[in-house]
Amino acid sequence: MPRIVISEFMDEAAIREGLAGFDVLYDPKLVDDPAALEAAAADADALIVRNRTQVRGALLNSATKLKCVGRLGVGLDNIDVEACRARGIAVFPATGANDVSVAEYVVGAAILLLRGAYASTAEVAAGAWPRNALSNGREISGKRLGLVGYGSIARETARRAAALGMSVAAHDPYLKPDDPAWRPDFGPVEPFALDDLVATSDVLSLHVPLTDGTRGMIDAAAISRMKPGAILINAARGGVVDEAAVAAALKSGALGGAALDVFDTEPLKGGAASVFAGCPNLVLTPHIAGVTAESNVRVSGVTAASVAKHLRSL
Ligand SMILES: O=C(O)[C@H](O)COP(=O)(O)O
Repeated sequence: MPRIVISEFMDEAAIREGLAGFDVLYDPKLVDDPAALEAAAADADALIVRNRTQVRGALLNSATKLKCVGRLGVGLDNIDVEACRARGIAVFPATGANDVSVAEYVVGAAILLLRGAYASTAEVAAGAWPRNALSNGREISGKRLGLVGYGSIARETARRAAALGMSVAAHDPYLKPDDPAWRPDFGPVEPFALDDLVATSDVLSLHVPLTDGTRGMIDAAAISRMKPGAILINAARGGVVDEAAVAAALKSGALGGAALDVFDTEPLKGGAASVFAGCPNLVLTPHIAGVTAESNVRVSGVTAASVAKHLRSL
């Protein structure tokens, strides 16, 4: 009976129903115990991981029977895809299954950061009335959303932003100018060069994987070209954005707000965390934009189905 090792959290109904008939080891703590994970992987026909398990090096070497990797998400930067390809190990991302969660995170963050009024709880509860200070909040309607990368998550984000009255532009060098994705049913999404998108967006949201080409893409120079008071949202991958440059731009008032869900090092440690101390209008979240109760069910179901189908086909 093929053995499946699951090293991070997954919807348990998807395991029961989608992986019935397989020998499943489900231990979400394995990701934090490399020796136990390598030992478990030695017998594994399939591995199912989220983004913390590093499927490379020692782990891949110990997994001599491995036939496939199920990825409970879309980013593949924690998997040595080349090494898997060379060994004939199939890799299955859960493409599309968490699009809505990320899109809602981005639009929610944009509304919250443009308005700037939701951080007054402590003051109001204490009897203060900071109404004048908060009277310059901005509407999302009429603003320009710039999407860096225009894949399926960005398209769901564009649909929601357009429904709220935003105009939408995107930069995606991999998408041909005549691709129908530029003309969705809710109105056009304008293809822009990256520099133009950065310079003209009221809300700039990142939707690219972390690659050699995207690392450091939104650095201090790019941030300095953004519109005064613009909002930056990164729910893609840490490393695409220079975190210290974001913090400096928030403190100087050049940026009007930022939401960062992903970081170069997760969790933030020591110096990296202190960079953000005292930044106004900043939302930091623990790589959760794509993870909701609903998306966990979808992502787990899709992944279980891909892995089960592959193992049964052998
Ligand atoms: O790549 C993704 O889809 C996100 O990082 C979320 O994935 P995860 O929850 O599986 O890490």
